[in-house]
Amino acid sequence: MIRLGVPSKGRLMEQTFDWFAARGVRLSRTGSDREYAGRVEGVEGVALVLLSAGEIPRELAAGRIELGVTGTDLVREKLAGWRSDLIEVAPMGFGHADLILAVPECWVDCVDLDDFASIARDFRAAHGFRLRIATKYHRLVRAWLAGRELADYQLVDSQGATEGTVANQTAEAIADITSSGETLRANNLKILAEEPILRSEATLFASRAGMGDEMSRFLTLLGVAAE
Ligand SMILES: Nc1ncnc2c1ncn2[C@@H]1O[C@H](COP(=O)(O)OP(=O)(O)OP(=O)(O)O)[C@@H](O)[C@H]1O
Ligand SMILES: O=P(O)(O)OC[C@H]1O[C@H](OP(=O)(O)OP(=O)(O)O)[C@H](O)[C@@H]1O
Repeated sequence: MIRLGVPSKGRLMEQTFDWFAARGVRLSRTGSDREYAGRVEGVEGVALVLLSAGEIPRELAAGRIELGVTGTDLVREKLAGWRSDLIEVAPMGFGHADLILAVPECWVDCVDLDDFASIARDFRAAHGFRLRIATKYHRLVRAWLAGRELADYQLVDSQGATEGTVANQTAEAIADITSSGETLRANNLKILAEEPILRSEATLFASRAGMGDEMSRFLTLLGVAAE
């Protein structure tokens, strides 16, 4: 049996269902709106497991599901050395979002990361503590800033409504996912003029431990190949 983990709600779930339907595999939720049970039609030996997108990386790595759909951002953030446990089977063409660093629009002299670095240095001298960046992407942001030799900052954890932390004065800057940019604009934030920390997209992942003939047949049916 191949257990297929799919986000349990929202656009990510709908678009995942559409992606599989276009390849002859019909996924659906069964029961009431609140019941997380699912059905698979068009192929034998595959079970649908509805999960939070954020939990799918861990479930794949733990071998509790063999296939899973989630954003590349969540896999890279949640699993250090993810390539040893997971195979990136196919980008799915939706769920595009960029992980970016943003600062208040009113910081007129802060355009790029060099400006940000000097503001961070001055901030520490002026306030006696490091400038705060709110994010839930701790691993990715730390690695990106370390690669640019920027150390005068601290991360503060924000698991949601991250763009609001600056107005609430719990952070000076944020690192979060953006797609249309509307949430940033609404909260008077601007993106630093740099390449994104990461470009993310909904992707079909397989656990290495789950690879075998059954998986190969299913991936062939879907028209994708693992490595
Ligand atoms: N505005 C957006 N546009 C496109 N993709 C987005 C957007 N916001 C988030 N995503 C992507 O959707 C995926 C799921 O995001 P999210 O973090 O909200 O899931 P989650 O934490 O599992 O949600 P929940 O805990 O509410 O079930 C991530 O890969 C993320 O990159
Ligand atoms: O650029 P935009 O199109 O405005 O999208 C960006 C927003 O979407 C996500 O939030 P989500 O709605 O998933 O809620 P969250 O705050 O719980 O992460 C993300 O965290 C941003 O806040």
